Amino acid sequence: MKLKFTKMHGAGNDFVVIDAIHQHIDFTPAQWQLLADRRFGVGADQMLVVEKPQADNVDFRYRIYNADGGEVEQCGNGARAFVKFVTDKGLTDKRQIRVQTMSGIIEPKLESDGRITVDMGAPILAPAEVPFDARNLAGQALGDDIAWPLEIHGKQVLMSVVSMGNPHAVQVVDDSEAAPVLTDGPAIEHHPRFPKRVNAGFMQVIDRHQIKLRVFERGAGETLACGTGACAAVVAGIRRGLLDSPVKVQTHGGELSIAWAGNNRPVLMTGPAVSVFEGEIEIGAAG
Ligand SMILES: N[C@@H](CCC[C@H](N)C(=O)O)C(=O)O
Repeated sequence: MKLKFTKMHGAGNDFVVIDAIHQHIDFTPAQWQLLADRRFGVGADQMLVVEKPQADNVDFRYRIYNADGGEVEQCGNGARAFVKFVTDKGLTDKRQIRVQTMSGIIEPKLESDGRITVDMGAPILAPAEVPFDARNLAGQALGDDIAWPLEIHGKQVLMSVVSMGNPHAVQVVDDSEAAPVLTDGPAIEHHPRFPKRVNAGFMQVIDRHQIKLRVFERGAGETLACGTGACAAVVAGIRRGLLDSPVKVQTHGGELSIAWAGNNRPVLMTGPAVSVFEGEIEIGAAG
């Protein structure tokens, strides 16, 4: 079939965005992998699918596939691209929409300066829900559930485990540029403590309102920015007493602003969304 798509990015985290309201989509993991492939396909960290809602109180359903072809619960940078896409395509005239995802409803809002703020919902901190296997670690936790020691390549690393609908393990590093993102990232992603794998964040604190962040994403490798990773890092930093809201998050692809009032309050993420080009690709029975 011929698939129409828009290539987009949010702070350099790039996407193939697909209107599945006017096109029938039913791809295998191998076909998603082909779309994401930077040599044989279009190239993207994630594919974002816009569908009709499946409930009365929401405007759209938003589905997310990682470059490895796996469907995942949440994508923050993608949520901003999603809003720009449905607005540019005339699929809605609302400036604030309610979007159903695999992990619940999020509420993105188009700001007057063109940036987009997304209410990402409250973070989930209980390890059992991340999911994170914390058995036998309880006695060693730093404070209640703020950070856990994990062995990575023979080193003990303190990880804060935060879910933004999808799982994140965040560590504090002295210098994010020198951090072992490409070597430790895959070991953290596949650590047996994370039965659904995990996104690995490496956060350098600049001051109480500013961090640098690199994320080795589950199913995609290191990306230029990770929206849910930025939310998780700020939540972890505030809970560890290192940061105060709001926090500017510098990534290799641009800057995000994250605000969190604590406890069960939602995390608000603000940042850009850019359309790069429109395209059409023939998708055969890959794999
Ligand atoms: N890039 C994303 C997160 C995409 C999903 C993630 N790789 C996962 O597997 O959970 C973001 O901006 O949040």
